[in-house]
Amino acid sequence: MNGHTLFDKLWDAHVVRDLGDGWALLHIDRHLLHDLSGPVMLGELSRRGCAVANPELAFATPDHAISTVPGRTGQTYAAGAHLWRTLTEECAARRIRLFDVDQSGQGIVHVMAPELGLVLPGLTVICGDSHTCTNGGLGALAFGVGTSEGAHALATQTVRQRKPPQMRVRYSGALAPGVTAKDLALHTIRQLGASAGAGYCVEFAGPVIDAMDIEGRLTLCNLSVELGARYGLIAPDEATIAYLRGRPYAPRGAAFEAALPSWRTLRTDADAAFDCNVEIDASQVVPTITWGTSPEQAIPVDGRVPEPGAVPAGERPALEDALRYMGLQPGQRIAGTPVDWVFIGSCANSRLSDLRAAAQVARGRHVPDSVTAWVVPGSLEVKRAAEAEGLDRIFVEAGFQWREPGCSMCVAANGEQVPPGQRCVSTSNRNFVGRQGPGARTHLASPAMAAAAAVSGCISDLRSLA
Ligand SMILES: CC(C)[C@H](C(=O)O)[C@@H](O)C(=O)O
Ligand code: SF4
Repeated sequence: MNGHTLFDKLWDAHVVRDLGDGWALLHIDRHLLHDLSGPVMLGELSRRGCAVANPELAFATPDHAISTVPGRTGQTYAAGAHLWRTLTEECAARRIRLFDVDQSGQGIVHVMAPELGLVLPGLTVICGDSHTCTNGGLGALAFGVGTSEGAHALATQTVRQRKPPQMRVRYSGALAPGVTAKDLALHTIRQLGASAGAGYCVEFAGPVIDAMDIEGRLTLCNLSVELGARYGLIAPDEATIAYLRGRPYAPRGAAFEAALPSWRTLRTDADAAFDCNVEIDASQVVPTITWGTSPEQAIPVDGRVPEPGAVPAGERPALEDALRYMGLQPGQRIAGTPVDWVFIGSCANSRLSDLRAAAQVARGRHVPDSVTAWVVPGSLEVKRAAEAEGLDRIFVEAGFQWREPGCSMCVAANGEQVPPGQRCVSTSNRNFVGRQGPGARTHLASPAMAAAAAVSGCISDLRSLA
């Protein structure tokens, strides 16, 4: 076996210097900055008296610490205003392109970057954010970096990395109706465990991936980090090429055509070996929702919350803690559990296809008074496109709030929180203790499942929605 994996090809093409013992200095093609880690990196650069080596390869947008209330400005969330101000001032001073609040292109960094064509197959992409792996859905080597690594990259256009072992997750079969990339991701994390991918680069492959649209691939790669992996990858194909054609920052005309032969070589060779191989029959996957405080604590929506007695003794305390935090009884059916909040948004699921899926469920139905339901588009482009096809009206008529783009209630870094003890079905990617606010109870699910919960007032199987 001497074939190369997709990851090998991406890695080899970016090695500036082999540092020995598996370490390499890699060239970085794109550096994305957001309002939490960006100001820290830029501040460190100032303290060290360094310039940004290639400002034209860095792109910034505020997303985490800005309000998403309609009519907001960069300062509406007062406690985040200094981050927004620092990001805007530093970007202006250093000639970094900023997609500011209310400007075309603004959005959650992992939504706006693929959408603008800032991310392309074969590029290395970094951001001071663990969900940078999202961009692997386009065949880019994309990974989150710490703020010191990020500052180093701004100054030198390189990062030092140790080549990780590689895992391939191959999905056979086909997804059943109502089952999405999000369900597939939660199912995978449930089956393999939330640290199964730790230390690995994971390539997702197989007929299910070939048939999956690009937004679904971005969702799946987004959740690679919830499997523990820093890198998620999907080989670019004709769907990737079609998605990128005409994007504002993708090459144009003849330059685009000239890129295609090299993009088409970006696939794992038939005789390449992985350190770990996983096969999953995707036909068995059903709509899936988390019940606990880790993405691996997921169950089919028609299933029951686990009983501590059914797990090995060593796992019992964690399970009991999760049940207590979540306010659930062992063995109870998850469907029918009343919810207080629904959040449709985040870099996992706030793209146009996500909003369409949610709107299809919301259309003609109504959110009961007991539920507060928000739709937070992932970017201004998503918002405009959704409005152009009337999705906003469907949501508003059904009783959802239609908001401005940002991370919002995914991490509550902008003060938008689920109140303590309240239960939220969320299309985001993390259900950790306190993630959506102190004491908030999060159930991760697909956009259609979140919409189903909103209109029925409880966790519901969207396949049996009345
Ligand atoms: C704030 C940021 C550094 C963080 C991340 O790295 O992922 C956030 O985006 C998150 O989702 O928890
Ligand atoms: S939407 Fe959530 S997961 Fe994504 S970058 Fe923002 S806070 Fe992180």
